[in-house]
Amino acid sequence: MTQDTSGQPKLRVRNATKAYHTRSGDLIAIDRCSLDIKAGEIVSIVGPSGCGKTTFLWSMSGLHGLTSGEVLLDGKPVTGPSRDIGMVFQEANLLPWRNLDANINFPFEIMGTKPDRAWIDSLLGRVGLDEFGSRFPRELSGGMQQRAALVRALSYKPSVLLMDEPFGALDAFTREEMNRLVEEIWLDTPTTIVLITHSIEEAIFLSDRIVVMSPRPGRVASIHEVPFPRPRSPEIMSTKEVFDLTNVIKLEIVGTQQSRYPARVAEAQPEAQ
Ligand SMILES: Nc1ncnc2c1ncn2[C@@H]1O[C@H](COP(=O)(O)OP(=O)(O)OP(=O)(O)O)[C@@H](O)[C@H]1O
Repeated sequence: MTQDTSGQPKLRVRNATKAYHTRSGDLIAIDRCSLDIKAGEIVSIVGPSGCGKTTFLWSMSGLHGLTSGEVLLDGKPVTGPSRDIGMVFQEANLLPWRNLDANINFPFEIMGTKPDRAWIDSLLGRVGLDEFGSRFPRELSGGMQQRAALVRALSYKPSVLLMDEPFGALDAFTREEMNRLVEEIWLDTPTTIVLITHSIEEAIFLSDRIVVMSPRPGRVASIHEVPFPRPRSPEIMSTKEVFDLTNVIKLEIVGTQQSRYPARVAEAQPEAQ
């Protein structure tokens, strides 16, 4: 998790286009999306449902190939899964038959490497799970499972962490607690983070920049700098500046959805008759 001082972007996405082959033809999920992300930056991706956020994020992970375009990590093409990239999903995806410690060890068993126990213990302590290593997923709350997933993703010290709506399934209080935790960990060890969220408030709380995507085929419609100092306190989050930025982004997303509405009505008419 070292800071890059070369000046080149940590992660660079150039003209990423992804078409899925479906029974009714090719579906272009994202179209020529480009984005440079600096080392140690937190960038959120927001946009209307189905606009291609997950496709965009997964492209960065190397977990699925692009139809055209490229993704570079430290200047080198990302062509498959890399230990330099960690992922957290909406579901914690812990293996139910393994306790917490065994779940965290799992990636190391797959990679055939030895975990850095001191680092993992420090992470577990950080997220308040140091006493829970022998517990099974069913014995942990949703928030605890998601904290465990965060520890598992950070356990092998990736320099980039990709998070796909990681706290979307949690209640509002737990979600805020998770946001504070991510910021706290990031302030200590500035990993580069790209995060998908449906919550603009969450995006503002966590990010240096917020990328707004247009409806499918997803494109980068705009990028907003988030200028608020860190750590971001609840007081900052209730200022007029945050309120205004939230509204600008919300209106942008609603605006792009409204521009699609007449087309949807036109499509729906024959069925309604
Ligand atoms: N494996 C796939 N095969 C075919 N189509 C897919 C596949 N994955 C996604 N899509 C389609 O691609 C489009 C973009 O999907 P994606 O999940 O990337 O959007 P999203 O913005 O993350 O959606 P949401 O906000 O609802 O989670 C959608 O129309 C979706 O139905």
